[in-house]
Amino acid sequence: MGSGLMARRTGPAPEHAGGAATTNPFGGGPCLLLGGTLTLGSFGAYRGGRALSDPLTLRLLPGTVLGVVGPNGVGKSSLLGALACSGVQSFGSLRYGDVDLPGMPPRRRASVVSLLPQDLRAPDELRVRELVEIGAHASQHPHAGEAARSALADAGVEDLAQRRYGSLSGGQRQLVQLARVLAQDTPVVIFDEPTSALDLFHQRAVEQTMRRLGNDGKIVIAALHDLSLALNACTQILLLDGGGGSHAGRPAEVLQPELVHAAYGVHTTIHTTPHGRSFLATDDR
Ligand SMILES: Nc1ncnc2c1ncn2[C@@H]1O[C@H](COP(=O)(O)OP(=O)(O)OP(=O)(O)O)[C@@H](O)[C@H]1O
Repeated sequence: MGSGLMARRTGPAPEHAGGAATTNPFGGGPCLLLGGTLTLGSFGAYRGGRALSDPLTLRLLPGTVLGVVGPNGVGKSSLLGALACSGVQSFGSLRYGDVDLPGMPPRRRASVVSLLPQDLRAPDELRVRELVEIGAHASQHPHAGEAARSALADAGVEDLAQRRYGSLSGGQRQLVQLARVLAQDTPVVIFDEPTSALDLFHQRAVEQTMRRLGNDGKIVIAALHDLSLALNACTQILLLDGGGGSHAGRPAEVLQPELVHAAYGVHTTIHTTPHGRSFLATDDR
């Protein structure tokens, strides 16, 4: 499976000081599946009239699993919201293939991009099955009922199908909302901290789901606080460093101790298990 990203920090964003232009090309492997490329041209999110980062220029190929990491409040959710065109103001251009994503009619855009937000609110009285079907209907899936059934199984929550949303635990809500996004079945899938409420078993399941979606040729973008998950699940990382700057590239390159310390102020070491899994441990220095 090919995956890749090209990242370029361009000049400073409007109303954002600093940020020398740098170019970080990362060659993607051959793309074996057909699908559009998501292209960010000097793109970024605004909050309160302020650009949250220097402009980002990225080319995400089908199969890319991009982890967006960085300290609290740096602008990960805002960037994801801007990428999903879900009401967060943005600057620059955002194209899927040849199509301007923000300019698409929302109903058509819902067939291209889906979002699992941090805020998991939904009407309490809604049955889980109905909520997941909303995802399938959003992308005008021709077999919404079947898509919902299959997404519930993929998220491992078939047994919750008849429950009222308001009766679910926090982790169950996150898995059900994940199922809603899976039922939407879009080529671009955006997850905002998808494991924040999940136990170890389900964290691993979500990691596997992210990798599977990438292997299916989708573009997956996930804001993550768990840097070990980012190391194992992602093909590429975008680190927002808190000073308006960013670093993009392969996980082990971007999550190296110097860059992590500069962004988070924490010393870390990357370890590898005998089974080849990486984990990032904090050091008491
Ligand atoms: N609705 C909003 N209106 C105005 N400012 C906002 C809004 N939401 C977030 N912000 C501000 O935008 C900045 C970025 O917030 P954002 O939620 O994107 O960060 P984040 O990196 O996702 O944070 P966290 O890791 O804590 O979830 C913060 O300074 C935050 O206070």
